[in-house]
Formats: sequence, C-alpha cells, structure tokens
Amino acid sequence: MPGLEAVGLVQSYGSRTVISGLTMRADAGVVALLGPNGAGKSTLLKTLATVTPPGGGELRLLGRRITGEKDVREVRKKIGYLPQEFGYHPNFSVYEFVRYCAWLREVPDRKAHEATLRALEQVGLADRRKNRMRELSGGMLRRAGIAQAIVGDVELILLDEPTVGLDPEQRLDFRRLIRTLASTATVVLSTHLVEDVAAVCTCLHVITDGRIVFSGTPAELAANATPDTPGDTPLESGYIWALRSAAVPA
Ligand SMILES: Nc1ncnc2c1ncn2[C@@H]1O[C@H](COP(=O)(O)OP(=O)(O)OP(=O)(O)O)[C@@H](O)[C@H]1O
Repeated sequence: MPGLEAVGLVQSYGSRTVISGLTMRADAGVVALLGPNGAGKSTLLKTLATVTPPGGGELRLLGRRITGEKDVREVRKKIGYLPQEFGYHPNFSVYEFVRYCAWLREVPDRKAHEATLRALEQVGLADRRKNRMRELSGGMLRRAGIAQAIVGDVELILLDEPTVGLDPEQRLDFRRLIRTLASTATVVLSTHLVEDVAAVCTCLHVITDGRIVFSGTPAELAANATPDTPGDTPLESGYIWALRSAAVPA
C-alpha cells in the first residue's frame, strides 16, 4: 500500500494557484521533494498533511481516500508532520511539548510516556527533556520538532526542511534516524539541499512552479546531467538540468 497518492492535486492562495494538477505517489522509503524557493514544497506538504484541504484533485493517504473531516481525523493519528515553523508554548518543557503532541495524535495514555521518551531519544534530546522550549537552540528546536512528528505509531512522516539549522554531526544523526524510520513508515521530506537527497532518499521529485518536472532515483537524476550543465556534483548538475529543462517550453 502506498503511503500517499495524489492525482491532479490543486492548491491555491486566494486566486493564485500554487500547485497545479500535481500527481505523485510515495511508497515505503524516503521520498524527497527537491525544489527552489517558492516552488510549492511547503504548500504541497501542508496539503498532504491535511492541514489545508486541496482545492482540487484526489488525495489518498495510507490507503484511505480523503473526502472529508472523518477521513482527516482518522489518518491524522498516523501522520507525523513537521512544518517549516511550528507553534509551541515557550514554557512547556521539551518532554511536555512532545507528550502533548502524542496526546493530539491520540496515542493512548498508557503508551504516551514511553513513546515520548523514545522519540526524544531518537532525536538526541533525552537529556534536554526537562529544559523549557524557550531555552533550546535553533538546531535543538528543529530536533524537538522532528520528535513531535515521529512520536507514536506514525506510518507517514512529512518533514518540511528538516535539516535546516542542524550542524554537520546532527545532520548525519538525522540521516541515520530517517533510514531507521523508513523501515516502518513512508517518509517524505522537502529540501533544497542536494546533499540531503543523495544521502538518504530512495526516490525524489523535482518540483518547480507547483509542478513535478522529474521523478526517479538520485542516480537517475544524476545521469541526466550533460557536460555543459553547471554543478559541483553529478546530482547537482542533474537537478539544474531538470529545472532548466522545465523552463523551456516543449
Ligand atoms: N500563506 C500564503 N499566502 C499567499 N501565498 C503564499 C502563502 N504561502 C506560500 N505562498 C506562495 O506560494 C508559493 C509557494 O510557496 P511555498 O512556501 O509552498 O514554496 P517552497 O517550495 O516551500 O519554498 P521555500 O523553499 O522558500 O520554503 C510561493 O510563491 C509563495 O510566495
């Protein structure tokens, strides 16, 4: 069963269409949405996370077609979502924040304590669990955000720019964590960093102007680079090739 399937998805802000007829699916593993600023990655993730209902098209999450509130309530228990900016009470301890998110996801009380500690351990914040949220550094805050996204038995994990603010060592830890999570869940992450994609993703979608212009493996994207496409690595060149190809009308 695919973690998600979107067919002809449309999303707009007022009269401005930002996602225009986008079709994608994500199976088990790590799927990246790679695209430049303003491409529509966050808007797409927000829509996939059921935060905003699509303006058109079909959405199926964890095998369930999303047609209304009842479907949304059901699937949300199994979806973890890290938005680019997430809200939190500054006086909550790190433990309270993640436990509260477990409660929102309807993790049963008898499991919530253990699930919270486990999520904090997975992101390397167990020793900070008594700190107030307002005391965390940017990178720690990001890790607390990842912890709230993975707490409980999530089957679909949607992460918007999860590596922003992480230092190089934390980035490596994060990649290890993502690989572990992907053995039991579908992980979709957005990034504009080609290195993240090369290191962890089994599949990627290059997105620009609200459209997917390439879908395949990192190796397939890299193979598209031509000698005259700029880029420091084959993958970077392949990415630039995909963006430039999209800009040329067929
Ligand atoms: N709340 C909003 N109201 C109006 N327009 C918006 C809103 N949020 C995003 N947009 C516009 O929608 C388009 C897509 O934005 P989005 O944030 O989804 O892109 P992105 O690929 O995530 O970009 P970035 O990498 O910079 O985060 C942009 O043109 C942006 O200006």
